[in-house]
Amino acid sequence: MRLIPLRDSQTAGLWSARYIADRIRAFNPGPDCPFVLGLPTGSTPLVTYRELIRLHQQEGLSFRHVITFNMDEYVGLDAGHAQSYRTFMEENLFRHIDIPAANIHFLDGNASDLDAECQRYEDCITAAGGIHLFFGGVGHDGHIAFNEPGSSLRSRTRIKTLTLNTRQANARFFEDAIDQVPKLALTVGVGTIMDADEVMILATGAGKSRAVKAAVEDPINHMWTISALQLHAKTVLVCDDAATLDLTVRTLRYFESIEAEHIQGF
Ligand SMILES: N[C@@H]1[C@@H](O)[C@H](O)[C@@H](COP(=O)(O)O)O[C@@H]1O
Repeated sequence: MRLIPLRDSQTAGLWSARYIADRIRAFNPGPDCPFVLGLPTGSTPLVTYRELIRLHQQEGLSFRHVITFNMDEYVGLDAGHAQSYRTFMEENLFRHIDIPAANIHFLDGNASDLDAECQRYEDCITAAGGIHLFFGGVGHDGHIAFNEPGSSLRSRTRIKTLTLNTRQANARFFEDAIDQVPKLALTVGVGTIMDADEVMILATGAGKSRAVKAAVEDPINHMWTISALQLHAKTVLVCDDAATLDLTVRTLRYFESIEAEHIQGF
């Protein structure tokens, strides 16, 4: 695992956007070899998305040959609902870049057969050749996508019941009305994320520091699904200062020393 300790959330967001841009450019995607990118929603990736839009508009970064898979979606919200993850992505990224609509993939939380919908999504990822880079955030309790505590670390795309903790955290998007937050979601599994060639998690703010500790210092444990990434061959965990608060000084210094050369530009 590579831990990138950066000073604030803005810097961490810019770093993650440039990492994605570098990966896309280095891959040199074309019609027959698209770059496949997994994407999250939430507050954390907003700086990243703004910077990706800027890189597209001002520095020629193209998404014409990028295929995206969003990691999760609520069950039961209309696709056009203000808080559906599809709407979020349209507003915060897709409508501002040159990605073709056909390249964008979401789970359909209104499908009549939700199990079949989850299998369709897995099949679609396989047909795309797998995910090159899965970008994600993390919940306060260490969940990645909607893989809540206790999720199988081998799980695939499926229906999940959201914890009260997660629904409370997300109530802010529903005018603080927790009864408006769906109780179910469709989510890629931990195993689906682990199959990606590379995973980048962005964690900002003190509220994420316990999850960062679970990811970096604690043993792998299904109660902190982010910890599964210790078994991934290529994980990058991008943190601001506050998100590293629960790491020991020794751990933080260790990763800082490794990255000292790389982060000088920030
Ligand atoms: N399913 C999403 C996750 O993908 C996201 O990582 C998490 C943290 O969101 P935020 O970035 O708003 O803290 O929230 C939700 O639970």
